[in-house]
Order: sequence, then structure tokens, then C-alpha cells
Amino acid sequence: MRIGLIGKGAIAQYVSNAVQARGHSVCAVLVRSGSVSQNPELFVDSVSNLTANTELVIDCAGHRALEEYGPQILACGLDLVTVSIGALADQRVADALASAAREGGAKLHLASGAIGALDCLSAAATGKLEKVTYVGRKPPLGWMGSPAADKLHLEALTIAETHFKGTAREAALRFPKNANVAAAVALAGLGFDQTQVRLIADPSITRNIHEIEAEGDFGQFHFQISGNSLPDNPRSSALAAMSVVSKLEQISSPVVL
Ligand SMILES: NC(=O)C1=CN([C@@H]2O[C@H](COP(=O)(O)OP(=O)(O)OC[C@H]3O[C@@H](n4cnc5c(N)ncnc54)[C@H](OP(=O)(O)O)[C@@H]3O)[C@@H](O)[C@H]2O)C=CC1
Ligand SMILES: O=C([O-])CC(=O)C(=O)O
Repeated sequence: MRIGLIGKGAIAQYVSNAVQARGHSVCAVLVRSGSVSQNPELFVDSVSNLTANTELVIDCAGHRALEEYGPQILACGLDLVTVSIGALADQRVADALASAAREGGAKLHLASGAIGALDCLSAAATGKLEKVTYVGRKPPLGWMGSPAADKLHLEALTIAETHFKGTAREAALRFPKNANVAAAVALAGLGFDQTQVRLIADPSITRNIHEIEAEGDFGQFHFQISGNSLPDNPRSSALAAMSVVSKLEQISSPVVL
């Protein structure tokens, strides 16, 4: 497939290499205007230049970019894969994306990101789901630049500290670079307002640990993953980038898991 990418950060670079290794081509990358000169052959600064020669767009640039560019891409009929799933916690953004997708006859594909077990959760949600809790735990460095830094002295932390307790909606909106997983759990299960979230900075760990506890008519499950972060960004787990590649494989395959 001819792919257009949004963003040139840690996830975008991983995805770009992985999709090209699988025989797809990256024909344009949407970046901020000031960055186009870094690679004028590939980098563009408008949606129309991104979509001109593209069959599918992949967003790896975060909430603001999905909000800003997503509706125009979908409205022109191109499918869009996004890893910035927490942007959907803002109902206005979710509605704009859904109505643009309907208008363009396109689909917004949500990559599962740094978590697993969403298949189990969404099946369980078709029955009665009683309770879903998500706990996100990262080393202090992974919370730098987030509101956790206003509550905790992250560089000097010696024990694990919970810095946020609330709903998945509040978590996704307040931590756009750290709580996309909370949004994925919410969308698969009980929704943004019924999913309970705790976020923890933990100096005793070196990986990003994500846990889901769920109970309902299906029974009970506990899922935990310890994800390696990407070399270029301690906030982002490698699995988040891998989930984008896997979503592309599903889209381009005749048989879908
Ligand atoms: N679903 C999940 O489990 C996860 C989702 N994520 C989401 O993915 C996003 C990207 O992660 P990651 O690659 O690690 O982050 P990085 O900070 O490494 O990269 C972000 C990239 O997006 C670009 N960008 C941001 N806003 C815009 C914009 N408006 N227009 C054009 N480019 C833009 C940045 O450009 P510049 O450098 O010029 O600012 C940068 O190239 C995160 O912000 C987060 O929302 C992350 C981890 C897990
Ligand atoms: O990459 C991770 O481990 C999780 C993350 O940042 C997010 O949920 O936004």
C-alpha cells in the first residue's frame, strides 16, 4: 500500500521502518511547517499534499494532530489508522471524526496500542460487565512533562506514588501522551465514564506496566503487560508502535483475526 504518515517521532519512525520492510511504501509524512526543509522529498505540511498519492494514512502524532487533520482525511474517503486513541475522550472530537468518516465512506481504525486483552473485554461487554479498572505504572521518567510532574518530584522519587485516580475520560484528557491505554480499555469495555483508572510513578520498575481487572457475567479476568519503551521515547511502549503495524496487516489481509 502507499501510506501517508502523520508525525516523525518515536512511534512514526518505528512504523515507517516496519511497514517498508513489509513491502509497503511511505509516500509522504505530514510534519509541522518548520520541519519540511529537513526532508523536502518526503515531508509535507498540508493534508492535501499528504493524501495526494496515498491509499491509507497512519497517525502517530498525538491528540492534537488527530483532531486537526483526521476529519479532513476521512472526509476525502481515505481510511485512517490512529494510535492517538485518547483523543476520542473529547466527545466533540469523536463526533467530528465519526461524521467525517460517514461523509467520506472511510473508516477510522483504532490501533490497540500498548495494551492487550481488548478482544476479551469487548466480548465481555456484550454481556453484563460489572466493573473495569485500569492501572498504568511507569518509571518516573515516563511521566516527565505530564501533570504528574506538578504533583511529584519525579527525579527524586524513592517509592511508588499514585498521582491520578479518576475516570478514563479524565485520564485520557489530562494525560494525552500517557493515558491512551485508558481510552482503549474504556472503548472496549464500560466506556469513558464508568472505567476507573489509577496512574502510578514507580522508581522500582524499568518497563511500562499496564493492568486491567474486569468482572461481569463472563467471569473475571486480570491482564498485565510489562512493555519495553521505544529507544527514542521513554513514555511510549514499543508495543504501541507494533500495534499500528499489526493493524495495517489486518487491513491489508483478506482474513482478519
Ligand atoms: N495508544 C497507545 O497505547 C499509545 C499512544 N501514544 C500516542 O502516540 C503519540 C506519539 O507518540 P511518540 O511517537 O512516542 O511521540 P513523539 O513525541 O516521539 O513524537 C510525536 C511526533 O508527532 C509530531 N506532531 C505532534 N503534533 C503534531 C502536529 N499538530 N502536526 C504535525 N506533527 C505533529 C511531533 O512533531 P514535533 O517533534 O515537531 O513536535 C513528533 O514528530 C503520543 O503523543 C500519544 O498520544 C503513545 C504511546 C502509546
Ligand atoms: O506507551 C505506553 O506504555 C502507554 C502510553 O503512553 C499511553 O497509554 O498513552
